[in-house]
Amino acid sequence: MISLTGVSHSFGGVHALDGIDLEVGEHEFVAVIGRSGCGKSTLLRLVAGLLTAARGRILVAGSPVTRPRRDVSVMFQRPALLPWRTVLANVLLPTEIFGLGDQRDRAHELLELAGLGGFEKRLPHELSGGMQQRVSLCRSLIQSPRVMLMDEPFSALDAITRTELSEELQRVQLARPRAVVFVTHSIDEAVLLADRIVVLSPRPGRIHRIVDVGLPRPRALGQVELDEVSRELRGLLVTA
Ligand SMILES: Nc1ncnc2c1ncn2[C@@H]1O[C@H](COP(=O)(O)OP(=O)(O)OP(=O)(O)O)[C@@H](O)[C@H]1O
Repeated sequence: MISLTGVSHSFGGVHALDGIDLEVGEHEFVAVIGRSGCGKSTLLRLVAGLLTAARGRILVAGSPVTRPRRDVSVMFQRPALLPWRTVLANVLLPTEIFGLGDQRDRAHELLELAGLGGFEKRLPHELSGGMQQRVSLCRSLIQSPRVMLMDEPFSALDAITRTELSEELQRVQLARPRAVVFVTHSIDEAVLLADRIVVLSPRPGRIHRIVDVGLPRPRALGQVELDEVSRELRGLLVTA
């Protein structure tokens, strides 16, 4: 579903990414980890069409990425909700941008599933950070993306909410698998969620190793088998 071939990118003199080759399957959840500044967000922004690669080729569903597209959703560390719009109107935003017709029923359904039933008319500032990020997840899902790009989506949340949202994302992915690229600093979160984990080396980011998690789902944080993979990844980050 996503294909990167020889992708490199620089910002002025800063060489951020170098020679990235990566394929992500239609239903595959790929996490990307690596030290701060190794180019994880850059990689995501290139696939999202928010940046244009200096070198290499990026395809989504067989066509080159030139701009943000309807079948690709992006979620950032901050929920980036429009403060003057209600919860419902925020969720509906992509349907207006991409002209997807009336999706109110679907928006209500998604909010209900996310535990936000009854909050449709609230404004973002009336919600906790975790609730806002749930709204952001609903906003991603309403465009029925084939590809979900997530840049540290839970890192600004407290530990308990973060765990809840990771588990919620696992459920979403189990119910309807998509191609996901998920950038995180949390090794445990990566092991909980991902089919494969890409370990990037420090700048310029190159693929140091790709680890196949290969554990059955659903998975739970704290499971012994997950800890073993986490340990392996910690070792890889040191040698990257
Ligand atoms: N818009 C920009 N202009 C100039 N340099 C940039 C820009 N965006 C990123 N960089 C540089 O490119 C490199 C990679 O940045 P990027 O944000 O992709 O790293 P990251 O791995 O996501 O970091 P972190 O884990 O800290 O979020 C960094 O050295 C950064 O300073």
